[in-house]
Amino acid sequence: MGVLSTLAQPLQPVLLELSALPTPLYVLILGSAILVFAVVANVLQQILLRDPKKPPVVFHYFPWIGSTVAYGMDPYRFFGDNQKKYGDVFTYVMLGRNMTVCLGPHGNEMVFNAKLSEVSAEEVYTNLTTPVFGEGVVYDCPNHRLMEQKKFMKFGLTTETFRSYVPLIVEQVEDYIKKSPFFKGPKGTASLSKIIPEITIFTASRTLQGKEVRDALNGSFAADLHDLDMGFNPMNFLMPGIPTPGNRRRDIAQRKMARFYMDVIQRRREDPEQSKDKSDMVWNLMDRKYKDGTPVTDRDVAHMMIALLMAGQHTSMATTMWIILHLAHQPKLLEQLWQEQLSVLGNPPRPLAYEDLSRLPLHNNVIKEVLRLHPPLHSIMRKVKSPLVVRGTPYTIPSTHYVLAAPGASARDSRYFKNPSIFDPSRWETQTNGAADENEEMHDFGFGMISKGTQSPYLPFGAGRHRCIGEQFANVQLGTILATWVRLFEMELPGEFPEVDYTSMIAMAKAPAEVVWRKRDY
Ligand code: HEM
Repeated sequence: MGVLSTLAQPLQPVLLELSALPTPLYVLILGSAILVFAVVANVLQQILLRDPKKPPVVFHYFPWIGSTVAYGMDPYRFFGDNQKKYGDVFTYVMLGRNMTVCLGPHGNEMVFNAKLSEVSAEEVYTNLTTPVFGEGVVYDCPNHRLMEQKKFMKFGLTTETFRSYVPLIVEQVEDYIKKSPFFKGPKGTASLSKIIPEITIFTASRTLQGKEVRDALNGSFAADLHDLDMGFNPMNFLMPGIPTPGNRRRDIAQRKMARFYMDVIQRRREDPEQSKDKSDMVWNLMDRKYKDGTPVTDRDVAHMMIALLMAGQHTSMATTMWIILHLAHQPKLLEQLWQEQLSVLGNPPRPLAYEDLSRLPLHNNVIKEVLRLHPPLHSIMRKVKSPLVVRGTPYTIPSTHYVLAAPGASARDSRYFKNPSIFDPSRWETQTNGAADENEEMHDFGFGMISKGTQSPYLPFGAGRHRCIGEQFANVQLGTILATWVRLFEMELPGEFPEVDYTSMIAMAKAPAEVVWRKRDY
């Protein structure tokens, strides 16, 4: 502050002269002068006052804005360009926040496996998630509660439930295609941006959430879900609490959806026979207690159900779209998948069962390869709570910073994957996840034993205490949709392969993401 006022002293006569000008001109000139001054001071600070103990800062002209635009347009290009200049660990400024990117397997390890006392996920995500999920769950409760909630959810996803889910998913997909106006006749063109969100929500709701929720999606529940979904946007992540009409609709929808789930629970409690199929998550979460004896309230269950719906919807939807686009782009691969089904499941193929999914290696490798090139979450962030020493460097990341892991960046790095930009599912016939698979360390953070994912370059489902509990469900959902789609269609792309849309927080295919389809005759 002292330096700034000393620098400003010689400018005082100029400011007096300017104040005599007409107001708009005065404001314009003064504004431009302040901007120039801020830019110059910011540039000088980066050049002259660089602290060698902190990670290098990505060069930027404008304070506060920093590298927001370059990062937002294409995070992977931004990471790659700056990795070349600054190495695996560097800081960029995003809307006034210092974000320290930690790339490579070591960076993944640093962020995902940092101690609770060192980093916090809830401080990054709660502004975005709590108004959508509701209070008391996920990032609106102490971390040990989240671990217990994850345990309840994960332990409800058993082999037995998956066995019952596969025919339900097949039924939802076939029924959708039969009734959809986008699939009239023997061939046509369809926009995946319109179709896949619906198929994903119908299959997830029917399996995880039960028949009542799936049926409600044919009515006003769908509009509420849409309003709630709109609250899940990067604006709320960066500038929480803005009272926009969208956020007001989000809050109303949240209350209505929570009420809906609570009513479902109440009806089931009063008349358990009403819903005999007990494989969904509502049944699994009802009437549970936390370790300390506190009951899991119906409101907690309702909010966890919303969280599950949201966590699974965007990630699975984006992945399904990329799977179908790659098949339309490589009709030969689609034919190989069809042949795999005929050879494993008979000609014509028998109805798909859960056990069949693991007997279709090419199908599984397609999913793995899509998650390598298109992991839905490109940036995983934590707020630093106590200074983090970066092993093997002179750097310490201060507690004013955020850290960011990007496992998708190491998954497209030629040091770990040969010809990384080529979509080649056959690489998984020989390739492991890139880490020393056999020696993976296991740990229980409170939701069952998981691999710590130590230093792997391939972590589409994350690692550590915040690791995904939906991985197995996602594989069942994706595998079943993929196998059903292969049975239904031959495809090709009408034009270029779509670009990635990074404007939402999920790496989506740019709309309309069209494919040309022809119904398979078998
Ligand atoms: C292709 C599908 C999916 C992908 C790629 C994916 C990816 C991820 C990743 C990377 C994380 C870690 C986030 C972090 O560390 O901050 C995560 C966490 C999580 N995911 Fe998934 N997910 C998928 C599907 C699902 C599904 C279907 C569900 C629910 C059934 C789900 C529920 C969760 C939950 C509850 C967490 C824990 C959040 C935490 O502990 O902070 N995910 N997921």
